[in-house]
Amino acid sequence: MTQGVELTAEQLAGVLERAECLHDADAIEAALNRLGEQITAVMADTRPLVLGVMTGAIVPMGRLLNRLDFPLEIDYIHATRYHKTTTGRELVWLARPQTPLRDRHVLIVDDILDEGHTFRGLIDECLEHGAASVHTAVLADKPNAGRVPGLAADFVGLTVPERYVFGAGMDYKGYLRNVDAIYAADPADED
Ligand SMILES: O=P(O)(O)OC[C@H]1O[C@H](OP(=O)(O)OP(=O)(O)O)[C@H](O)[C@@H]1O
Ligand SMILES: Nc1nc2[nH]cnc2c(=O)[nH]1
Repeated sequence: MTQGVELTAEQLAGVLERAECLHDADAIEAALNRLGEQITAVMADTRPLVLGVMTGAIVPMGRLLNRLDFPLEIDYIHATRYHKTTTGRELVWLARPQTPLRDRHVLIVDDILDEGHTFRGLIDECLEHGAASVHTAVLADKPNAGRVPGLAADFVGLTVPERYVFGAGMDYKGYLRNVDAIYAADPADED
C-alpha cells in the first residue's frame, strides 16, 4: 500500500528549485483549451460519463470540465501503481466507479500516460462492465519504449520526455501536485 514519504518544506523547495520547467502555466492553459475543443468535437452528443483517475486527475479534470459545455456525468476511479514513489509497480484498485457503466460512453481522464498499465487496466474494466465506448484523455503523454503495446490516449494535451515529471496534478512523492506548471525532477531527486 501507500509508502509514507516524509519530506520537509525545505526539501520540497529544493526539489522545485532544481527541477526543469517543461511547460509553464500558459502552455497548460492552451493545452486544456485544445483538449476541451477536441473532446467536444467527438463526445458532445454522447452524454458521457467522465471518470477521473484519482488522485492525479483532480487538477486537470476540474479544469477540463469547465471547458466541456454539454451534458455529462462525473464519477471517479481510484487506482494507483506508483504509491507516492517514482517507480511504477502493480495496479492497485482503491475504488471502482459507482455509476453503472453499461451502455455508457466513458471518458477516462488522467494527468499522465506513462507505461500505460493504468489505462490498460481501466479500459478493460470499463469494457468488461458493458461500456458502449471508452475514450481516454491525458494532460501529459510520456512516450516510451516500455509502453503497453498499442496503447495511446485519444486526447493528449502535452508531451513530456522520459523523465519523472510533476505539477499540474502530478505528484512528487505525494507533493507538488498543486504547482501550476509541469516540471521534470532533477535526476538526483528521482530516487
Ligand atoms: O501509465 P502508467 O505507467 O500506468 O502511469 C500512469 C499513472 O501513474 C500516475 O498515477 P499514480 O499511480 O502515481 O497515482 P496518483 O494518481 O495518486 O499519482 C498517473 O496519475 C497515472 O494514473
Ligand atoms: N508524478 C508522476 N506520476 C507518474 N506516473 C507515471 N509517470 C509519472 C511521472 O513522470 N510523474
